[in-house]
Amino acid sequence: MHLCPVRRSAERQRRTLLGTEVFASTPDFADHVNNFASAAVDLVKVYGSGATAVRALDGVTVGFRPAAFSAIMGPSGSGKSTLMHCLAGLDTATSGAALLGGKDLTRLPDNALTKVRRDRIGFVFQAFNLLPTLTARQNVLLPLSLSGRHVDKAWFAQLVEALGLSSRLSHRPSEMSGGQQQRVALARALVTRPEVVFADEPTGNLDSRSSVDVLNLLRQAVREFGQTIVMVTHDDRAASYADAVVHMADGRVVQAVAA
Ligand SMILES: Nc1ncnc2c1ncn2[C@@H]1O[C@H](COP(=O)(O)OP(=O)(O)OP(=O)(O)O)[C@@H](O)[C@H]1O
Repeated sequence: MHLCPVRRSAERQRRTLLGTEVFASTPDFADHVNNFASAAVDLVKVYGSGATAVRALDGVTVGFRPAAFSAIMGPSGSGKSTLMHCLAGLDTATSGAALLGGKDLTRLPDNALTKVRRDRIGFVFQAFNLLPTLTARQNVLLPLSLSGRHVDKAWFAQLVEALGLSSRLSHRPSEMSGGQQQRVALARALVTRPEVVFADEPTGNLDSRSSVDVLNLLRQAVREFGQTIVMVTHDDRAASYADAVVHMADGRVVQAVAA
């Protein structure tokens, strides 16, 4: 069946928005990488060597729009975490480019990469990764303390209010529920106003009610603060909160869909 012209043009626009023209031609996409907050160009990651080598990323080219909530989905072992780790400068690629704001992280020396991770990227993990001896306030402010940056008190107050943490700031992680801990982790990720927040299965350890809570807060951060969020998830329901979903299989992007 042929698409009518109107449908076809809408489809083309949707593809352009998502950068899915990348499937047609990597060189074309390379001209547009600066339009994306985070992007991979022909990214390859091979673990090990010889007969036991695993090609975790097999030439991934994809872009994540700024001020949008994107999800990466796919079966276990499809390369979701490897892609995210390379895009976030947590892992090195075998070849290709991992771009943040158009700049290739794969070419940066270690000390510059550490600074990029600290100053330009926010992280949210499945296991929250809060420091148990610090209060919620200290955990949220930790990225600023580590980099010696001053605290924007108005922004901190806005974040705490938006994330419903006002009455929890003096609590330690062991005194908070999983949902509350993940909200502290989200505030910690947002406090530096990073270019991209990478969230790795952020609802994986939460009950369904806390999951909905956290997903709504991620959406709110995109809508109200213009935050760019890239989330890895197994969960269809979590992905349904995203503006765009990238599906992976066997180390490749097999589909990108707008919500
Ligand atoms: N450090 C490593 N050493 C060797 N192989 C690895 C390593 N990390 C990942 N792999 C392999 O790379 C492939 C992709 O793994 P990755 O963790 O990126 O997949 P995933 O889609 O995130 O899976 P899951 O949903 O189970 O977390 C898998 O075959 C995995 O076994």
